[in-house]
Amino acid sequence: PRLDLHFLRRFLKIQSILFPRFSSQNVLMFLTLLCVTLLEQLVIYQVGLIPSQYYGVLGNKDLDGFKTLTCLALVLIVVNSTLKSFDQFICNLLYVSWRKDLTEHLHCLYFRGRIYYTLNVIRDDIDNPDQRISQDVERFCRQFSTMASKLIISPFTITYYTYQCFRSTSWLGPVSIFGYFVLGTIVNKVLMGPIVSKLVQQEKLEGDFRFKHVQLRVNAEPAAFYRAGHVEHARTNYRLQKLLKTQKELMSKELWLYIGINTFDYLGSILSYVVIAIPIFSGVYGDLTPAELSALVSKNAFVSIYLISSFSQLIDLSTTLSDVAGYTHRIGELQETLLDMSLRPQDCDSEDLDDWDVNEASGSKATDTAFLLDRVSISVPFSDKPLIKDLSLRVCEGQSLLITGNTGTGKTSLLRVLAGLWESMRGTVQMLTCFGPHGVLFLPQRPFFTDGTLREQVIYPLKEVYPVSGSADDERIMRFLELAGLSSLVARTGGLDQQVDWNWYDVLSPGEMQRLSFARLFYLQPKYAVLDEATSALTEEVESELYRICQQLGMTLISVGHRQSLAKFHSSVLKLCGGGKWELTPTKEE
Ligand SMILES: Nc1ncnc2c1ncn2[C@@H]1O[C@H](COP(=O)(O)OP(=O)(O)OP(=O)(O)O)[C@@H](O)[C@H]1O
Repeated sequence: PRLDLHFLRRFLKIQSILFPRFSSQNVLMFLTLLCVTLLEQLVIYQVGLIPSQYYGVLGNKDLDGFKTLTCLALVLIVVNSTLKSFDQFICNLLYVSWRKDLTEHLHCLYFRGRIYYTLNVIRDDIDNPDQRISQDVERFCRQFSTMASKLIISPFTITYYTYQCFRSTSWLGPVSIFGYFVLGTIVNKVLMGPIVSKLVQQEKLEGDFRFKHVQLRVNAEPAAFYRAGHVEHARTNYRLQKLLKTQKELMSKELWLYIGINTFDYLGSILSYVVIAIPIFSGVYGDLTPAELSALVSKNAFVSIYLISSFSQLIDLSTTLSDVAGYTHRIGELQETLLDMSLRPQDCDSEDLDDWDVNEASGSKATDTAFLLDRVSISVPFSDKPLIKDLSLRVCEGQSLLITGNTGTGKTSLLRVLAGLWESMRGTVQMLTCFGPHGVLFLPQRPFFTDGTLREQVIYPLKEVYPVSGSADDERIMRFLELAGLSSLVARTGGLDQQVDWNWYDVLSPGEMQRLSFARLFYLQPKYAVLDEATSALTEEVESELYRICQQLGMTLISVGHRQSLAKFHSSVLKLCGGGKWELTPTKEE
């Protein structure tokens, strides 16, 4: 990552999200900021004239003039401070609005289809997407908003003071100041280059460090059983050391930039005298008296200093700009990857969103076949290790399938292919029904719970109760919780709709989690249920009971499991033997 054309392209792409249309809210806010800063400049100019007017009224002992001038000064100061506060306020509003737009844009791409899964589980080229969306976007917007009011006003102040400078020093002043600025910009650009790449590296390590803490937070209990505090302490400290080392390197690189900026600032302050010295020593003002010459010097110095300070303000933004450039690269990289993935149908078929539409009359398009596999071969991602070779299979209504096999033979991988999370190496996989209550529902190996009430856990991933039937729905939920053996949970949560501030993973036992997943399954009653070791934490009796209820509710099951007792709930068994081999046999009727 550098400060080059690639940066510019990424920056402009982000700008098109922040300023989508001329009539957008952000553009209007930006224009308001422009008006406020322009007014501020006018008032600052007037305030700047007041000291010289005081010399006049005090010198003439003019009491009335003094009173009027003091009143004017007070009014101007109040107006100035109000405008300055508004300037900051609008910058803050812009920051919030930009953050909202940019984060929502990234969310739209991230949550489209299964992109979040592929990005986090399968691809490893984009580090810490969560941190890029949360922290990098936040810092980008904050830094950019602090630059905004200085950037927006500089074309106006530079144009105005260039004109003034040209009037008093002719072409020599503006040309030498512009030349000086160009030189300063080139030097600063060279100094900023290494900072941008270091900042990108630092943000990656920042994400890794935070992730380590999240990991421990999520797995605090297993870690405590292992008494792993000291190991985790050492490992977390190691990540911290790596981060701090990079931060120090970043700071030493920034030191050179600070030296550059400060040198430029202070050299600028004597540049105005150099500008006026050249004609003096070359004899242009040879006929002026010393008094006339000092008046000329003071007048020229005033406008030159103003022009130079306008440029210096821009140069002072170098550190902010290098930060913005680093964040631009990280956000831009994520955005490009997300856009690229959203064009790939396997990561982003728009269908699965609609398939969750509970009102869809999917009965009309429903067939009696859920999955049709034709000579499908599956292997581990980014490896040649075959898991399944040439599997042809049809999963029909009423024909439940049990998948068994040793650890790591690819049982879950087959379900991943059925769910469309992974691609098969060869052959075709067709899902002839939809996801959701009218079609297929997957119960993953690790139960998933969202934040929210007990009702929201049961109806998940539906957002609204289904069907929208008020209290009748409460009865259904309670009945299914009872069938899943979780009536006591309602009392613990204090009702279906009581907001609980606990982490479901911490308070429920693995068995309770699996029971709650079954309550969810009973509630949604899909035609086909794919269960990946969904009863591994439960006893055989409970397992049989839950499977029996599934059958009574008319579900066709595709289960992964190890227990022999499961066979009686299925019509055939697919045994994965490892190395790509498999056997498909019908189960014996009892
Ligand atoms: N995201 C991944 N990247 C690389 N390899 C993976 C990934 N997910 C799984 N694997 C590998 O693929 C192989 C099959 O995994 P899978 O989860 O299908 O096993 P399984 O048969 O379901 O095992 P278990 O009975 O333990 O659940 C394993 O060797 C596993 O390490």
